[in-house]
Amino acid sequence: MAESPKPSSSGRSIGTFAMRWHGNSLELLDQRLLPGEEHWITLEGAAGVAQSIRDMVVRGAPAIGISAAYGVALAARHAGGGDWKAEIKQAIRELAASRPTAVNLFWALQRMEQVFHECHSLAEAVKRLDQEAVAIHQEDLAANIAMADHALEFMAPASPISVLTHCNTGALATGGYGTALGVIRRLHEEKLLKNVFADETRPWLQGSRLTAWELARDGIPVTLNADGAAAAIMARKNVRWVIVGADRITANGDVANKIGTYSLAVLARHHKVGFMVVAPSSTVDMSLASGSDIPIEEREGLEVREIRGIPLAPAGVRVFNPVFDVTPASLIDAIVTEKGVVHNPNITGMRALFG
Ligand SMILES: CSC[C@@H](O)[C@@H](O)C(=O)COP(=O)(O)O
Repeated sequence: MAESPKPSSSGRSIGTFAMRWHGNSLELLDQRLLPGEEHWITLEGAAGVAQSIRDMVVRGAPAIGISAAYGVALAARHAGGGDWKAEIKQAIRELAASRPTAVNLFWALQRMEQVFHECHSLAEAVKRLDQEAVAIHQEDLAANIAMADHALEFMAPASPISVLTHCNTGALATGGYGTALGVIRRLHEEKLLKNVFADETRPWLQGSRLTAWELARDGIPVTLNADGAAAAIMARKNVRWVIVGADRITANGDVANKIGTYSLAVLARHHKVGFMVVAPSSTVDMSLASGSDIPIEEREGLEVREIRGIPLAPAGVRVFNPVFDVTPASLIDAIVTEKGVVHNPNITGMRALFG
């Protein structure tokens, strides 16, 4: 399922599991409809890409960054021919306003903006922004593979182990293969995986709707659990590692990830279970000193009160719906990136790898 990118003869088309780039359009697998329906949405402009990120047609930090890069490329490709520079700048602004927490979005837009500033004509911008977006996509896939290598070397399991994961960090959330789920995929490939416990991940249910689906399709042994079962699983099921992704990692090693990650880290420490964060270096934000500086997205209460129009709570009840939390570095055993592993993360270890 986690296909490799396939550049076309023009070198422009690239297709992975949840994203297909055709040079003048971007197709996204609509993750809101999974697992029930596999429906692709075709986008020809940056506004549509920004809306798709905001509405979570596409989600997951690396996939958000890659889509945004394609959004900028689309803005150039379909620029009206008037003030093309203003149109591209506006597209970048619009994409940057789509979601606040995953730094991969801003990292990708910065890369695209730098290339844009070097372009002297629209024709040059169309070509170079396309190439840059494809490079961002391909580099992410390569980073995922490298992270799986590093993680396995670090964990060095002698026999098959059980792990627990949260949210969705797989081919759907990345340029392909996955971050935390890439490590799990590799454990399975090496016959070192006994079972994955997948938190359902309330309220958006990335775990049940996406992770369980992705793993089951690939024949990877998965057991779905309610988020509240994680402590009991750690107490009774001999889980060796909690393996999660990240949306932003700060200079001291604090990690923002899907809401509920922090509770898992506390539980893991209590049960002496290893806690591993797997993310590409595009998720590292050395400009922020600590996790308290990370903007945490809050989404509408409807996501908690209802599911697909079915009420789960009294209509209008007040809801607090932060969709990410911050796990302090002190609860994390390892941060794995394509550049290597930061063991027991702190500012010194982070600086050694990320400057
Ligand atoms: C490789 S994805 C890493 C994170 O982005 C993931 O764990 C997560 O929190 C996704 O949140 P989402 O709200 O689904 O975009």
